[in-house]
Amino acid sequence: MNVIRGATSIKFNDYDSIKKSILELYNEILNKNKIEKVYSIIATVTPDITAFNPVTFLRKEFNLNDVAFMCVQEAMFENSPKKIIRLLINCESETSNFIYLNEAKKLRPDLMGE
Ligand SMILES: C=C(O[C@@H]1C=C(C(=O)O)C=C[C@H]1O)C(=O)O
Repeated sequence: MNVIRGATSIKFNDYDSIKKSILELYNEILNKNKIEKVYSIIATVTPDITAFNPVTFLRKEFNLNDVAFMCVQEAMFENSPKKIIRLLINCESETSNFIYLNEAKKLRPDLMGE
């Protein structure tokens, strides 16, 4: 059992932006890891993401019908970045490479070699 984290940002709170960002993030997680089986995925969205549920795209586009999903709202604090989607994936994988894309790169500068 392994756990993989990821996060990305959306440009606009609309269907196309959410779809583009979540699919880009999950594809990159797949590319940078050796996932054999996914058990569950928890997604969080910042409160400004309301146009569409990103886990719906994941379930449909990657045929994840046997995966236990949750999508919850992220707690917000002073200076919390906006328009962020986060993923936490419980899976069988030889690797646990965390993937941060777009504005979400700023969340973990330690992972970006900064
Ligand atoms: C830094 C992040 O954002 C927040 C802080 C986290 C952390 O310090 O590990 C994890 C999730 C978020 O509450 C992140 O998503 O990685």
